Amino acid sequence: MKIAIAQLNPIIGDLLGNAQKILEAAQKVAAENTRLLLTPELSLCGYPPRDLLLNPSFVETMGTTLQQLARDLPKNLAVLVGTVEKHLEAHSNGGKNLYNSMALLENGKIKQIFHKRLLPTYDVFDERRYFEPGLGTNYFTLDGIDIGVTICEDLWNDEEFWGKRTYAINPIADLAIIGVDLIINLSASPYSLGKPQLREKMLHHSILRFQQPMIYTNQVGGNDDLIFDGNSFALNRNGELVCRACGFDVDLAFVEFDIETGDLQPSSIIPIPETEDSEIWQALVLGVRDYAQKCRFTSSVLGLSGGIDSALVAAIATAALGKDNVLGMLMPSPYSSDHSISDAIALSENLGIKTQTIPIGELMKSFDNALSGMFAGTEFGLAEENIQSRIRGNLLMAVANKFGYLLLSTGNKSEMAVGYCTLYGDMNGGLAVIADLPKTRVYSLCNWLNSSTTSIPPNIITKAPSAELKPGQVDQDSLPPYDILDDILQKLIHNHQSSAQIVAAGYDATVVNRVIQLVARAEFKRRQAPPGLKITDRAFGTGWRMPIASIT
Ligand SMILES: Nc1ncnc2c1ncn2[C@@H]1O[C@H](COP(=O)(O)OP(=O)(O)OC[C@H]2O[C@@H]([n+]3cccc(C(=O)O)c3)[C@H](O)[C@@H]2O)[C@@H](O)[C@H]1O
Ligand SMILES: Nc1ncnc2c1ncn2[C@@H]1O[C@H](COP(=O)(O)OP(=O)(O)OP(=O)(O)O)[C@@H](O)[C@H]1O
Ligand SMILES: NC(=O)CC[C@H](N)C(=O)O
Repeated sequence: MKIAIAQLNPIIGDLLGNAQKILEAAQKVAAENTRLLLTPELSLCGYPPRDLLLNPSFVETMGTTLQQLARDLPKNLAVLVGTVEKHLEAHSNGGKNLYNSMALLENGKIKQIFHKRLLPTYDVFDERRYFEPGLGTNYFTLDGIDIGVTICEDLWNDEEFWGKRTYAINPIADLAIIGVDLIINLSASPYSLGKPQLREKMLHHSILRFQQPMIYTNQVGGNDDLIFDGNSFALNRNGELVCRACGFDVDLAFVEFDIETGDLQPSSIIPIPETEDSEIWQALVLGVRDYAQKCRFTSSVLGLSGGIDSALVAAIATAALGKDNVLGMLMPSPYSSDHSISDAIALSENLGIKTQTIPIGELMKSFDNALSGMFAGTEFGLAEENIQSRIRGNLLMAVANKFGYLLLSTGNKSEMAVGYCTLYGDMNGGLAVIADLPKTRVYSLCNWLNSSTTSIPPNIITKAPSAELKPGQVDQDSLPPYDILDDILQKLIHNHQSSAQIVAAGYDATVVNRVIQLVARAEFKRRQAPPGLKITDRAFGTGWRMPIASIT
């Protein structure tokens, strides 16, 4: 039996457009004698639909779109479509009256509906807000083959693999008891570094344990802060990889289930990126491209300081949108170094992007004059420094407004963590491209990029990072060296370690406690920051829910 994986990139809420994508995939695979087509979790509305689900007419329209899709699909092709089904007993549990579902469509009809059983509520997931968990074991029989159906999180409770049990049930174990021939999983699993490899490892373990071949179908594409990497795959009964679709792009892959051997046949395997940096690069390029396209932008603008953060963002934007769709603004102040301009120009030449220069000295004087009465007798300080950043932020937003550009924000995760950024200044923007990259990762990504291209001028990588908001300023005047800062932040943010644990790892207690305090006190800034592309398992985004007013 030929089975196809449609690794689709839906637009959230675009029911007709997404149905069309499913239909086109179905028409293609039907022409190749495919019997079953798999699409990702919630493929009809896109994942995550969030509070669109609270709108009853949205859910109703999804139902009618599904019925129409069933009628439009080619005959003799069974198709699994991710959709939402309304609970028959209305409001049984605090108003969560929906099921996250998979509909089996065949010969013009909705033949069966399966409900997701395990509903994630951690990190960026909030499925109990909308859904009831399904209660039954999900499977269907197609041409005599029993096929178990699992939806994303349903696979993520192998207590032997994780060393702990998150939910009381394990849907794979239930399917193994029934003894199905094949298990399929329809997912919308967001990317974080190393997750493609983790999924394969996890399922390999489950297959060795439960002895069933599996096909894993993932969504692809950027949706706000989340990037879905695709990387759908299939493992045979021995847990061996027999198929892998591509990463970070739409794909249509085929696997053959051999009825004689009861196993999946080897098919094409697309390699995953060789280095962490190349994986992150692909994720960020996709994240920028899809954010822009799905928000109807073709062009972008950003401030080019001659520093490494804006250089990396410019390179990512160029790869995502094309060199003609990236405008770099140079806005030197009297404190700007000569190399800030020459490095920014060299970068723009390497990337082939346009630049515009607006010196900000006169604007700074106007601000100083306007404030001179109120500020008389005070020292030059942060307020004046930040005015430069805010003037630039204002100019960038004016250009974005005038020409319909998306302003890309350039702050990295280390800065966002400790608040080393100016609210309504360099934090301005619609999308924070590298907000989940610690500064040390910014360097490694630039070095990786330069290993195969001429993108970032070497001086941008080797000079000391500086905000250039006052004469001779460098980041390390106010912050610990980035390798130390990033390691402390990793322990604090990702590993949830206490001050005592981080100090025990060999760091100075004063530095550790200062970093902890800076992180807590910068929460108000992060709450007002643009959405940032998530590439780690703990990003300052929808999965980060910290109080602002707290005792630290
Ligand atoms: N809990 C809270 N809730 C709401 N608002 C709160 C607040 N705490 C302070 N505030 C307000 O926020 C203000 C402080 O924030 P803000 O105005 O942003 O300024 P602030 O954090 O004081 O200064 C910005 C820092 O970022 C550095 N910087 C700026 C620009 C670029 C870079 C770089 O290298 O990338 C670095 C700069 O050198 C300085 O150290 C306070 O004056 C107060 O008005
Ligand atoms: N002279 C400038 N011209 C244009 N944009 C600037 C200038 N200075 C700062 N910016 C903008 O403000 C952002 C923050 O810059 P800043 O130099 O203060 O810190 P940074 O974190 O070291 O960033 P970068 O490495 O890009 O310099 C920059 O990434 C850039 O977008
Ligand atoms: N949509 C989901 O259920 C996703 C949850 C799952 N653990 C994942 O990240 O892949």
